[in-house]
Amino acid sequence: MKGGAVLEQIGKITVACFDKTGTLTAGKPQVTDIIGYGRTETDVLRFAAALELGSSHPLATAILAKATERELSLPPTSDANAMGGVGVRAKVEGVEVFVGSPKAAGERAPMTPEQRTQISALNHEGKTVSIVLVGHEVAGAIAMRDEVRPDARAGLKALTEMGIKTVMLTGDNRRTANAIGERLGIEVQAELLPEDKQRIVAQFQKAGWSVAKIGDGINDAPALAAADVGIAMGGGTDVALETADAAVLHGRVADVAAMVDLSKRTMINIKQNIAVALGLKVVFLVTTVVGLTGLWPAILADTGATVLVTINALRLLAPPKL
Ligand SMILES: Nc1ncnc2c1ncn2[C@@H]1O[C@H](COP(=O)(O)OP(=O)(O)OP(=O)(O)O)[C@@H](O)[C@H]1O
Ligand SMILES: [Zn+2]
Repeated sequence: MKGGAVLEQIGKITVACFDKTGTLTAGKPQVTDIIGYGRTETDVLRFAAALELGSSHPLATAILAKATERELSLPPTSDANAMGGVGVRAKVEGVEVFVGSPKAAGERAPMTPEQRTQISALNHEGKTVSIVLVGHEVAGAIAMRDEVRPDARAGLKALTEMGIKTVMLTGDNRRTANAIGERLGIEVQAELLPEDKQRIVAQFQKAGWSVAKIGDGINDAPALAAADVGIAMGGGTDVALETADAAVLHGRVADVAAMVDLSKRTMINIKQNIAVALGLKVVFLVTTVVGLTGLWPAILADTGATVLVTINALRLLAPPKL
């Protein structure tokens, strides 16, 4: 946590908005299915991997890992262009190629009912699907599975039990997001662009909520910055670590609840300490003035107060009761 103001603010949050990829999930998706539409699987993977070369998106890493595993040689690309929350496009062998969300792909090229059915079946299994377009044709689909973090469900439950609302904000497909949200017991808002995530944070704030945003910064940096408390998590991009007020280092979702708990205990502790220190001062000021105690007992009592408040503060180092 960056400073005392953050420590104080974090205990006051009423809603926690979580990014999905890399935050509630491990952020290490694996390619599970490759489907070619009038093209070979290898071609679909080659084109996708060529586009993803410059991207640090977890889906890009998954696609590149698969291409490396199959020892594919990638065609050169030009005019590569990454579109946050949408996908990547570039020219390959003189043709415009796109890899990205089914929603964005559908806006660029029509998908057949069979293709749609096939994709939604994969989504229902909790898999994320990226579509590959070559020219104006749907060339294929790549499905990826990202495991939820082992402590995600428990970590979210701990927040709920503290009276904090939890919401997943994701750029991923609605069906995939819902499949994962159901498993985790969290409300879901899906198919969001980075600016949508920021807008939702602002809407909560306007409605009087105190908002924490937890994410990796890959597509939620604006929302991290807009929230009352931005928490970087999931390997954390440099952007995220810079913008965020706090960081969760070991990818433990439960650490968010632990931070809230620490903040609350710290604020109670500070109030107790102020009361003890001021109380003792008042007592000895009065008794010294009326001549009941001498100067030395007063000085000793003052030192004693310092010791007391320090001991009280040290209790915060004890592990939280979660
Ligand atoms: N580099 C990329 N390669 C392939 N598909 C991409 C890429 N970037 C975005 N997409 C597509 O756009 C969708 C939304 O992407 P975005 O990065 O916003 O969300 P995400 O990382 O999947 O999830 P979250 O928002 O929870 O982090 C992805 O599910 C994917 O289909
Ligand atoms: Zn993300």
